[in-house]
Amino acid sequence: MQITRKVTDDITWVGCNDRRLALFENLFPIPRGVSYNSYLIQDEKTVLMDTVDSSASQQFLENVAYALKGRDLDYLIVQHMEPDHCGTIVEVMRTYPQAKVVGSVKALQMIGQFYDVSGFDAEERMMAVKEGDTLATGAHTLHFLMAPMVHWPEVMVTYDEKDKALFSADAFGTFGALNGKLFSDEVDFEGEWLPDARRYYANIVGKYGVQVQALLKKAAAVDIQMICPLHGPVWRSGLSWFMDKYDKWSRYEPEDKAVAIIYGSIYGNTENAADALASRLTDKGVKDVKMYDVSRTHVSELIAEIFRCSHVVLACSTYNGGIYPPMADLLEDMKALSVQNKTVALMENGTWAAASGRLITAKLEEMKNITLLDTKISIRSALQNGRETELDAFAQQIVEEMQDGE
Ligand SMILES: Cc1cc2nc3c(=O)[nH]c(=O)nc-3n(C[C@H](O)[C@H](O)[C@H](O)COP(=O)(O)O)c2cc1C
Repeated sequence: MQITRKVTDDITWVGCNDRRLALFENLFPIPRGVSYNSYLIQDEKTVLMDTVDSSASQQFLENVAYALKGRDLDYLIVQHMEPDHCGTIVEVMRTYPQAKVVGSVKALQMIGQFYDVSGFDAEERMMAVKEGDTLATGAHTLHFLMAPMVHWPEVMVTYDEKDKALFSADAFGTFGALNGKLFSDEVDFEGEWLPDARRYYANIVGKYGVQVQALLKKAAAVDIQMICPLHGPVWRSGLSWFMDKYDKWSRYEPEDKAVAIIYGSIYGNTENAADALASRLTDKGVKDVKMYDVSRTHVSELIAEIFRCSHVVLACSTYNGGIYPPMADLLEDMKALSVQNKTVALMENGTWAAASGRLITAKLEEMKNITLLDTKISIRSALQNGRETELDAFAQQIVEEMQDGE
């Protein structure tokens, strides 16, 4: 059965939902699934914007055929060559032998890297475009804007002048299957989708803040009334709210005055100290305090929380003279994803020679604009009663630092 939805009179969503994939990029858990969006523009010419993962090819080809209503396909625009979007290119080329494949030079080159397209006449079937090129399809004129490293080097986005729609590739995408609801205004986006949108951004695109900022600048120069990303809901209202989130995330600015306490604890004593700190912070009026066990929370969730929160407390046991391994993994990921502009406070634990505080400090020093608070809580096995005043001062320093920034 075909599953399509109208986006505008001329644009139809012909994408697919995947609720079976456990790990996106074989890395990120997606309990809410994911959508592979593709759009068909029906004008004097017909244009397909990207394809879908090969696992969804059957559903996708059915959707496209249904939406075309017997017409031929003139163009397939390839904005991004990651296999979750390009996985059905060859099938589309075979099914629609008239269709020309349009993409950046790099994208067209990657088609040949991923797939055997030696049987196709490249001259006939491929059309390279560059920054500022346009494609007139009748009433619609499509403008191609290069967006390298958002989030691969070949990426471009496409602006449709008539419907004022930005086909934004992976930008403005999110994890989560579309359960019949295509538009962000048909769901409780802030309540139900924002955490996954943030997790998608921080982990997938987070490293490329500078490139996202460059794309936002290009986007600001055109009148965008609609955003059609390759994953998740389409935006036809409230665009500025979501663009503002993107602006914040890509400038590595925290969204909320909040404290994320992330603890690595083998036997529970470091956890106990983190818990005691959370109570004190709450006592002192900090509303948004969250605790996360680094061993039990997927690193992609922790990265998303670190992007969101202004303040982070890392509480960690020493392990074989080093940082407790899952905390060490988190720190590697923070660096890889360019985490910056955070205020961090440390609690360390060791039974004979606590080293985690010093080692975490060294890791944080490799990152940009991390403010490390002066006081550190150092624990010998367990935080004993009698250290309340010290813990209180530690909490107070975090509170005052939060107020300073206001
Ligand atoms: C395998 C292992 C290695 C450890 N290595 C160290 C170490 O190198 N230095 C140290 O002071 N404590 C070491 N510890 C002790 C932990 O830091 C200890 O679990 C901690 O002090 C108690 O806090 P926790 O209950 O949060 O784990 C080690 C513990 C384990 C299980």
